[in-house]
Amino acid sequence: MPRPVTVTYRISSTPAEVAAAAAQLFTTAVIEAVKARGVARVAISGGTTPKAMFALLAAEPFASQIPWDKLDLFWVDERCVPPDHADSNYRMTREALLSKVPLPADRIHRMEGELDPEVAAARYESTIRNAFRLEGAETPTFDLILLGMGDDGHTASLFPHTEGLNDLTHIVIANHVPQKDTWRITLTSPVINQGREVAFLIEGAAKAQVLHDVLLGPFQPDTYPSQIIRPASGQLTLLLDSAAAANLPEPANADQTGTLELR
Ligand SMILES: O=C(O)[C@H](O)[C@@H](O)[C@H](O)[C@H](O)COP(=O)(O)O
Repeated sequence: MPRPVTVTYRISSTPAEVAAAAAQLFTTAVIEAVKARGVARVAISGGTTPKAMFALLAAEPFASQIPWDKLDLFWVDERCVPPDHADSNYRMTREALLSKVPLPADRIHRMEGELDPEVAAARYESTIRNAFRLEGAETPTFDLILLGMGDDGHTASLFPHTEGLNDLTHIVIANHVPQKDTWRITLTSPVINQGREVAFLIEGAAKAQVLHDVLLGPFQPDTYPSQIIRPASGQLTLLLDSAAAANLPEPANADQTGTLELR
């Protein structure tokens, strides 16, 4: 049975407001991690939704608040393409954020999508082990993991009915995605669930039904991989626009924040 989790969902009227809420969540998590442990380790997703958040982080008021020299930035997943390819999550992040902020190059931990997928996954696992100084079968605890969700219910590069969903022993894997006829590099679900703070950014009417099914439908993670995300912290945050939240219970309180207890 899945781990019980309290889902807190915050509904903003527009994608721009979701991006602002996400930028604030990112900034707060980094500042708090650095204050507590002297370093912040964050894993970000790609796709299109995070772009607006990245643009806000590269500008005021966020850019000057973030201790960039104490942030280690990782990716949740990457397409198996070179870093300058149009589909590269790294390229999108470099254009929207990395080229505009003083994040030291040795703190930018890129997944090497240009390599053989298994080689890239093994190298990234080693990168994480070194960065977190892991021993044996330890799982890394990222301070913040930012996720998106596809309209098929996938998250990271954990797609429906793919082998990667069942890998509970590795930190990073190469996952073959037949429905896209491609390979992806991705963190595994145990690593994501170990995150101190885990948040989804989900926008758009195309996600409304699948988000409802993920949260309120029967537990069938092979069909809806986002259901696998049940953080060990017992907390999960969703930052949504009203279009994506259309099929969720209307929050009772004025700040448009609702909670769901998933058992
Ligand atoms: O590599 C990727 O595409 C992402 O990491 C992926 O998991 C993404 O978060 C979802 O597909 C949502 O993508 P959008 O934000 O484009 O809807």
